[in-house]
Amino acid sequence: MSSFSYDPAIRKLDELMKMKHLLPKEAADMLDTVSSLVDKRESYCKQMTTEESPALTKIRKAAGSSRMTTDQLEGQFLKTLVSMTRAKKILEVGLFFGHGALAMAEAIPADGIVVSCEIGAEQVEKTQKLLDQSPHGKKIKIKQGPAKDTLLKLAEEGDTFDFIFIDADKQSQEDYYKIIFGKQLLAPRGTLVVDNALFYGETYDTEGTYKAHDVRKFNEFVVKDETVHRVLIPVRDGMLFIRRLEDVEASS
Ligand SMILES: C[S@@+](CC[C@H](N)C(=O)[O-])C[C@H]1O[C@@H](n2cnc3c(N)ncnc32)[C@H](O)[C@@H]1O
Repeated sequence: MSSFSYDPAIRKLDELMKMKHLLPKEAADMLDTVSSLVDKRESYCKQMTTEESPALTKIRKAAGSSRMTTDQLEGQFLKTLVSMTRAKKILEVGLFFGHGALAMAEAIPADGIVVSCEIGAEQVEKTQKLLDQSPHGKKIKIKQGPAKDTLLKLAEEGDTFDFIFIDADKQSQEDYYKIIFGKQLLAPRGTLVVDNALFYGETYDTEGTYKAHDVRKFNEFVVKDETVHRVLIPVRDGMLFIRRLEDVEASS
């Protein structure tokens, strides 16, 4: 297998590949085929997906091998979603090196805005320099500090957003959700997307780590909310889409 996978089944396949010598030849050959099909599917999806801008590639390189940054496929998917929904005002919780923020900024009009929350002051400094290198960087306004404070302040000011992307500290997701829906931070007909909803497969596979426990708890909390429609898509580490029920279910 060429790169790390968020899918635990593929990681198990990787482990099985290391035990290939223990298998009869026919089974070992079949295992090779399965493993290469997995790789081929991944690289085919990448090939068939529009290449990202040089500024996005630069950002991904700055993030190095960190699994925190969104990748080419998820970045282009966010870009498609933003353009499909014609979102003009976007809120991101968790900026990091700005890959997701810039991908979304590339899809909004010149008078659109991406407000992105980031707790790390040093991170903000590094990211701002990278964003300044893109003509779309000026659409991104970074709010440094704990995202919960920023969200409360934005809500207090009566701000609303067409598209919200949560991608930060997992233990606070329920708080973010309550502010977003309780204080109407999400505009009418808006869409909320929560990243890492599968959390390396640990939401459904094992007891997992502390963080997976938080994600599982959050997902279960959303499931209990009968006012929303939701769909969990297995792109990268899982993207959970949440919209108000009345914006999805048509009347008969
Ligand atoms: C997974 S990364 C975000 C990746 C980014 N959305 C992208 O597309 O590449 C999570 C980021 O959230 C930040 N973060 C964590 N807890 C936070 C909090 N309470 N408030 C604001 N930012 C936070 C981290 O410092 C980190 O940079």
